[in-house]
Amino acid sequence: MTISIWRYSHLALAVSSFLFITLASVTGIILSFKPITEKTQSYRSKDFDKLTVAEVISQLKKSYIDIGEVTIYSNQFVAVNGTDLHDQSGNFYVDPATGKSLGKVGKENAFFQWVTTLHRSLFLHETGRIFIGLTAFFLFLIATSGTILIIQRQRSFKKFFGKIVKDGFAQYYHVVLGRLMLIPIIIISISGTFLSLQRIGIIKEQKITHKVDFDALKTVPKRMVSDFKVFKNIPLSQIQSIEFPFSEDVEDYFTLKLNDQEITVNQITGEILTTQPYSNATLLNNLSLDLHTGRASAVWAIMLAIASANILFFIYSGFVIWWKRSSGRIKNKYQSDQAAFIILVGSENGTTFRFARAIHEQLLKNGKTSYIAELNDYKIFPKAKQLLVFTSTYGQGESPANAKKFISLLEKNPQNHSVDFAVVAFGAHAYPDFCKFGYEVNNLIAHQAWAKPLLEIHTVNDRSPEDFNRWATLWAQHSGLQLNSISKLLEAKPIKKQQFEVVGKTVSTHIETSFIIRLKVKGRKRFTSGDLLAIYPANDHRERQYSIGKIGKDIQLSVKLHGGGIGSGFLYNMEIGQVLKAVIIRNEHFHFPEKVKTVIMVSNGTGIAPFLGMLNQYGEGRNIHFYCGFKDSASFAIYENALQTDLPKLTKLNIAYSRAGEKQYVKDLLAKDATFICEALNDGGVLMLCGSLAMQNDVIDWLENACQQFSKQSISFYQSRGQVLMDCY
Ligand SMILES: Cc1cc2nc3c(=O)[nH]c(=O)nc-3n(C[C@H](O)[C@H](O)[C@H](O)COP(=O)(O)O)c2cc1C
Repeated sequence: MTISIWRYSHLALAVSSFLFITLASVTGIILSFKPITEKTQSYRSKDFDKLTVAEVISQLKKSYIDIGEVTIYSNQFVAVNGTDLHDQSGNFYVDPATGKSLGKVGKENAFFQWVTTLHRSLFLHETGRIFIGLTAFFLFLIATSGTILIIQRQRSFKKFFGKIVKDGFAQYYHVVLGRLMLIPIIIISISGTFLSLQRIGIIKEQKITHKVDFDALKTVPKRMVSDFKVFKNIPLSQIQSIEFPFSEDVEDYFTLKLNDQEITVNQITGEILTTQPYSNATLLNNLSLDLHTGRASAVWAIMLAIASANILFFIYSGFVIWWKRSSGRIKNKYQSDQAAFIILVGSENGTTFRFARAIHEQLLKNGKTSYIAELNDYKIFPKAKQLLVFTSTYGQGESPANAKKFISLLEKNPQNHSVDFAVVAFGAHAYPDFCKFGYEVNNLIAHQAWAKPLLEIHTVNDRSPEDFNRWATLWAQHSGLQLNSISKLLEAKPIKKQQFEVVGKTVSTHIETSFIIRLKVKGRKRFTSGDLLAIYPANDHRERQYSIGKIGKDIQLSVKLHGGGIGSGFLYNMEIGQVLKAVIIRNEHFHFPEKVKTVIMVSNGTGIAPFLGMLNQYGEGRNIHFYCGFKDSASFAIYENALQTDLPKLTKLNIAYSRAGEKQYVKDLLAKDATFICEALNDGGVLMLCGSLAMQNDVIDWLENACQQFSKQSISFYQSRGQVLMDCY
């Protein structure tokens, strides 16, 4: 089954029941306070667990002249319905150890009573009970489909509780809290469904009747109640109620409702007259009541309140996720058979539509006929001049839901004239199969006889507007179009920035200027090496990200000064003492693997930055091998000084100079240590890559071969186990 069937089921169930679920959750939260408030009253005897029925009855006989029934509530309060020595009749809480009255059993709180009726039947009697029963069952189905979605998202059952890739607040916490609250919610929903089935009468209640053989009743030997063997053997904690004999006649007897059966006891001899075990339905009903109401435990009642509050959060976050997805809905001015520009979008969560729409609107502004649709709507476009495909990748490098049919449609519907095409692949480096579906689509279209490539495939990491703008500018040039406000269209909400003071700067004397800049965080913010610092050099939407090395409490960045580079130029011109505004972005997939024995760090150029920090933070007593590449010793010099103090922490440092000496690249150094690297990976070691994408491609190609030869494994085997971490640019 595909991810989308479960997703649609999850959504359909949630939409059809969210009003009732909201009501049941709100009333559920209120009702969970009932057992909590009861627990705070002092009617429970501290000896409750030690007492037997014989002890309790003999104590009660001292304080009451007539007893009808003794009831033991789930909260372990004991109540007697009878008449005491002062001729006071009624229902009293008693201390079972002394038989003393603790106060009259009051009427149930009217507010809780009202909420209970609303929670159980919406004041609609039988019909309301059916609705509530269905709501509980729907909640169970929503929890089940949600569980399957989490398993699919995590790629296997084993990784159910594994790390979750952050994909927006609502989505992230929908999954995180969904996992945490799964068991309580499933318990609430199953027990709620069961109780409703019983109240509606689908599960029949057990009717217990005791068939006492009155002819066989004995009147000897006469015993004191406190000497009844059966009463001595039953602890109070196993009792729900004790019905006392109506008169002193031998035909009247004690009826004891225990937790698992009902028994009757001769009031003169103390022998057991009849035994009626509870049916499974009765046992399940009692268990469901305990679990659904929290009546037996204040701790569980608190858990129920938390789970109910979480259900409300799931409704909210689910709505946000749905809203984000559906905000990508399509409006078209021109029909598909009129348009010269066809934009097809593959998107699971709707964000790719934002980018596609920006281009669509630009085309319309330029007076072009543009048509935008989902990839699944691919067909013959009679007037198409350009086919632009924007698609994300999901699952394990799979297509998003609205692009599942594209590949078969492409083969079935060849265009009848030549069409230029370009593919923009949206993905995230956090996933091992970066933009895989985009590449697949690009390949397939390229093989069509009618298709003429307009531009190379372009990737957009993590919805980066910069990545996208680069493509848009290039595309506009090739298409002879004017781009005005793409960035405005893509503008995200204002970002909350933090202040950072420049506390150090070291500039390389090499002709290709690189520099190290140190920043002190003003205020409090947690970060670690491998996180990213996003700066906004022109104080507009333009963002530049730098990999952070954490040295002491400071941020250390390594930057290469690019002629005309707005980010590097901005940082280069900062003086010590000046303050800049920036944002720390958590980049969890590139954090140092603290629990791993061997770590192999590979970098070129300024990609050394996070590793300098990692060595400083975690280098002590570990097996760290560092392979770094520079042009020559002069370009390494600036980092050599920075490395000085932490150098002894390294197991081995390997430096490749591409323009001096043997003229080699990091890949060549790795190739020399191929056996060590493959063995380290097989042994659970981690290889971390930071630097240029060209270096990344080189190293990954080499590693693929090396792994195949050495261990007959593809590199994706290690990638999917988090053993090859990359942060290249
Ligand atoms: C569950 C899940 C799986 C993903 N799998 C991949 C993947 O295999 N490769 C990749 O490059 N990106 C992957 N991504 C990242 C998305 O492709 C990326 O966030 C994209 O911008 C989402 O676009 P959309 O909102 O239009 O679907 C995945 C995201 C999620 C939430």
